Amino acid sequence: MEFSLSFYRPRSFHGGNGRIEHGARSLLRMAMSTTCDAQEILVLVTEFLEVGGKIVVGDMLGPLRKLDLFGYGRRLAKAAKRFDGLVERIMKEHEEKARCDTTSMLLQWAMIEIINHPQVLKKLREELNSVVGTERLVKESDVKKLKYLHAVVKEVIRLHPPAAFTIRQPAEDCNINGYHIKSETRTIINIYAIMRDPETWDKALEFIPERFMHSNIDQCYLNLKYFPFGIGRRSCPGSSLALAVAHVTIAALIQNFDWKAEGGRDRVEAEEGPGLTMGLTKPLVCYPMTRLNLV
Ligand code: HEM
Repeated sequence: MEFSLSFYRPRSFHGGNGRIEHGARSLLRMAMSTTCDAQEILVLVTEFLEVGGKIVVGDMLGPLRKLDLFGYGRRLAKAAKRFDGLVERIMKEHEEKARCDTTSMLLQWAMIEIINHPQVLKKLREELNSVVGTERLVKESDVKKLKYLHAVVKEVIRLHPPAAFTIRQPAEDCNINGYHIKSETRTIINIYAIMRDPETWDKALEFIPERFMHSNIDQCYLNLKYFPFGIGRRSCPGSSLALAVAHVTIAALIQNFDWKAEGGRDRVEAEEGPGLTMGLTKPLVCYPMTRLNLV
């Protein structure tokens, strides 16, 4: 039995031609955008294959199986625990990354749209001058008075939602726009498309923060037209933190600096890249020129 099981072992891992390890790395990169745990996962898979087979032999011992005479059950449980820990760690790293990515994507798209719309930058400056002045740095407590800044951020996340999709699973069968969805079906909700729907939004693809100056945003939420942070019990718990960071950072960047695009140009060329956090195809490059030097 031992001999026949050895056939299933990832031999290149032991033998060293690296093909299995290379395959594991490719799979890991595709599934989890990481490769650094490939070696450890291979060790665990080898352990599962080896000990799993031996447990089948142990099964033949009938009631004695429970005694785990050869210790294979314990080895398997240990390997499963290590595997769980590993997956948990990878998930946590991803969660952390998604949290940082979303806020940083919001900041990058905000700067792109503001640089590309000088009239918006001018209005933001006028608001900052009248609310904060030019003698001190904008503070978090000023933010609630900066109504136009709020409208700019809302419009940035409407056009470039840092989390473009979310998932729901209906508890019971339901019908959405004539489509019958069976209960428990994992259903992807395209937040990006909903917030660009021309039936809801006038000039849907244009950057017009003014649309949020007088609109009833709660109504948009209720009608499921605008929900960059998701909706309901599973909506984003980090939304207040993300918005607090974004508002005060953008305000400080606008208050203190003038901005030029790469090569001294006035416009930033930016394109949405693939991925869940609305990344850019190329990193944003722009240059600040000190305007005020406030602390
Ligand atoms: C601009 C920044 C952000 C955007 C646009 C955003 C957006 C979202 C969206 C759309 C969801 C799914 C909600 C749903 O399905 O209804 C979500 C979930 C989540 N977000 Fe955010 N997020 C942002 C920043 C953050 C930050 C800074 C944190 C943590 C500090 C965070 C933590 C989470 C967590 C833990 C969940 C999962 C909630 C659950 O499943 O119950 N997010 N986020």
